[in-house]
Amino acid sequence: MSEFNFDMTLTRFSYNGKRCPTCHNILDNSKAISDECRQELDHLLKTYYPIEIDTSKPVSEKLPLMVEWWTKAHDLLVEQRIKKDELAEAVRESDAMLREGYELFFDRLHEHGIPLLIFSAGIGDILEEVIRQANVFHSNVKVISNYMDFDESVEERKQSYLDSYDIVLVNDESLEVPNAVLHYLTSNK
Ligand SMILES: Nc1ccn([C@@H]2O[C@H](COP(=O)(O)O)[C@@H](O)[C@H]2O)c(=O)n1
Repeated sequence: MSEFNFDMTLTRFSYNGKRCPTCHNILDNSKAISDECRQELDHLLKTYYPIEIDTSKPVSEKLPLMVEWWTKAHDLLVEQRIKKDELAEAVRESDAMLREGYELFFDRLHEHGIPLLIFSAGIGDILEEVIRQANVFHSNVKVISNYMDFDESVEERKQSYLDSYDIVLVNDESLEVPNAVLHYLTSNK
């Protein structure tokens, strides 16, 4: 079994002198969030990242502050009502990159049936998308991370209902339609 972190461990730290994004940064830089939210997330990053990399502070001191960071950032992201299909686009348009030699690494672990456990304080949905778009999301890869819950709106589900049923009612709290059907059936008898 092999165990790895994701951001900056399996992904590149920089490319051609430019910093590569973490899973959070992919979303922070995407069209899926508003400029106001982007600014607030950036403010959080500038506040908490220096604490994360401060080697003079013990882990016990940093841990609650990191949890505070993720909680605040996740609360802001929830308010954005991000849609699932926006994530793939955010990853495609980002500068996220797995480290050089990743194909050999992922493929060989898969060939030998060695599980690859990826632990991340990032966003699992984004992380998986990075691996998927690199074509190395093999069956031996297991991700332990934070996942988003998507609120599928009526609008998004409407087509599948229309394909399955004769009548689809939207925003109708009454029994008008069932009563009309009942009336038709009973008065024709
Ligand atoms: N709002 C946040 C919270 C965390 N990060 C960074 O994500 C990294 C996750 O790293 P893993 O090794 O667990 O994948 C963490 O190191 C933070 O720097 C962020 O960018 N934004």
